[in-house]
Amino acid sequence: MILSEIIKNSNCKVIQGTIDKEIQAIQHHSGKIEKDTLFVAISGYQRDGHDFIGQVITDGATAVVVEKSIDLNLIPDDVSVLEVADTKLALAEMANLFYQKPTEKINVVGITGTNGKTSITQMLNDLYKTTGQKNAVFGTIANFIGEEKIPTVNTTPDALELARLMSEAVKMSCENCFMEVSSHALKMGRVHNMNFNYAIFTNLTEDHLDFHTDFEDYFTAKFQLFKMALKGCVVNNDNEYGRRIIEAMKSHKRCLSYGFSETAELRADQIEYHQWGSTFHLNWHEQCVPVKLNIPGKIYIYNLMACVGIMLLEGFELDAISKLVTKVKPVRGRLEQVSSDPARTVLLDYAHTPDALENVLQAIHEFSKGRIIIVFGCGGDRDRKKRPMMGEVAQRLSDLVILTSDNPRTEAPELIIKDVLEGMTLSDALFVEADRRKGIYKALELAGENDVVLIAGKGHEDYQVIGKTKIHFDDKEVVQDFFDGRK
Ligand SMILES: CC(=O)N[C@H]1[C@@H](OP(=O)(O)OP(=O)(O)OC[C@H]2O[C@@H](n3ccc(=O)[nH]c3=O)[C@H](O)[C@@H]2O)O[C@H](CO)[C@@H](O)[C@@H]1O[C@H](C)C(=O)N[C@@H](C)C(=O)N[C@H](CCC(=O)O)C(=O)O
Ligand SMILES: Nc1ncnc2c1ncn2[C@@H]1O[C@H](COP(=O)(O)OP(=O)(O)OP(=O)(O)O)[C@@H](O)[C@H]1O
Ligand SMILES: N[C@H](CCC[C@H](N)C(=O)O)C(=O)O
Ligand SMILES: [Mg+2]
Repeated sequence: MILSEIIKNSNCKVIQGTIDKEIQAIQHHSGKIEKDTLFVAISGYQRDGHDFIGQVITDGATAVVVEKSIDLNLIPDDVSVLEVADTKLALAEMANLFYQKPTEKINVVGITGTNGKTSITQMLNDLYKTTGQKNAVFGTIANFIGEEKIPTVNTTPDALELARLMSEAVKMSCENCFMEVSSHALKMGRVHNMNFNYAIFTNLTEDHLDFHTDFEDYFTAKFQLFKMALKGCVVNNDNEYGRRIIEAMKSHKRCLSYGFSETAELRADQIEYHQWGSTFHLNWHEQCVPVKLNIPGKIYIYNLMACVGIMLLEGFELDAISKLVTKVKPVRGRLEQVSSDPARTVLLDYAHTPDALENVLQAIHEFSKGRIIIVFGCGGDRDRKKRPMMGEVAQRLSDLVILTSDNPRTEAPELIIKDVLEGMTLSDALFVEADRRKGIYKALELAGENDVVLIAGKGHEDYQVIGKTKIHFDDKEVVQDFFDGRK
């Protein structure tokens, strides 16, 4: 594509060279330069793309976009140099044009909130697949284009990767894209310039206050998505921040509220909880339908209502939707049953916030007949405030606690554990075992008949990050090793 076409929506100052030249690729990483690449220099948290300009030109970049002034004496004359106010936003604008505005050709549903995003994307995929539609799903576990699984680092990819993935999804005839939109992504411009048809809000509770200055900053980031949604929003009415979104949006666009309270437009009642899932009624205006969901816990009724809300806005009949719900499958690493021993239930769950832990433990209380034994830890280099809160919740809602490590990252595991202990009281029912494998073994050894062991925090993750190293570690395999008698 011609450079002038790529930059036409960005307010660029041409510092040097021509904009009438052919560009083959856009990149922001110096390690991925090909012939005739447009390199966008980004000032990051660790590195500065501007420091790599010399190298990318040697490797084949023929145009660079900067947000800082650079020494033009070091740049060959035939390399075009463009200046913008913010290269992160310019990257999103340029990638959108380079990949031919892919989000205008696919129905994009963005999901935001502290907990429930991954679950909702997967549930929406199950529901829409049943209607015969092909989907892309972008999120924490991986990015999926139909059945193709593409590994990912971030929950929401950067703007360049997103535009590329979206254009691939369009090429592969996906009709919908269900994507998680993290508050980091919203704040860092990763979804700038995208077309969202719908936005879903799940909840806003303690997390990421290492990145956001306070709750208002966290909320403001999330709120951006609702301003962007073109066709409508589906919002949790039982959460105070959800009610703020509903209030702010209702005079601007269709805003469907869901929840258990009487004021929600889509409402669940007559609930019966079981270990395999739950049954309930969904009420919408004058209609009421019975529903059977194969995932246990009240939180999944919330997640399902969010999905149903989207389908209602899209014109599906409530009765028809309720029949599709039997096709919704449990989500990998979310209340996933992994025990091969019929006497003991062992569950994996990705709960890594106080609210998730509270909800998941409450869900287990709804069906458990014995004791609840929890194994959990907190991630390093992340929000420290949530640690004692998670400790308090774990102790309050379970009978035995094994406090262990999650992903310590660059922090000392013992110090993370110390933070968690601030919210707990010492007791015979509390064990500390920093080695996660040993912690899981300890819980399984202690579990008797009818007991439920919950291994929380890592869900689908098949690694542990210790220092800067990622080692293979899979809670599910550790449980299997225990039952197979491996040390
Ligand atoms: C804090 C944060 O969000 N960091 C993200 C950011 O990295 P960064 O700013 O550190 O990047 P950097 O390494 O300084 O590089 C700056 C620039 O120099 C370039 N560079 C860098 C090195 C080099 O050799 N050559 C080069 O050209 C890079 O391509 C980049 O353009 O940009 C990267 C590329 O897009 C992201 O992968 C990275 O996410 C890191 C891995 C991360 O852990 N992010 C977390 C906090 C996050 O975003 N989490 C949310 C989910 C949270 C949740 O829902 O629970 C998410 O959406 O993933
Ligand atoms: N609607 C919900 N409300 C509260 N907690 C939930 C809800 N849905 C799921 N959870 C809990 O949160 C955990 C994470 O769920 P999920 O992965 O769907 O959330 P997420 O928003 O994608 O998280 P992340 O921000 O890490 O990507 C689950 O394992 C479960 O314990
Ligand atoms: N997206 C979340 C995942 C946390 C998962 C948990 N296992 C941890 O490492 O804290 C984060 O990066 O904060
Ligand atoms: Mg997720």
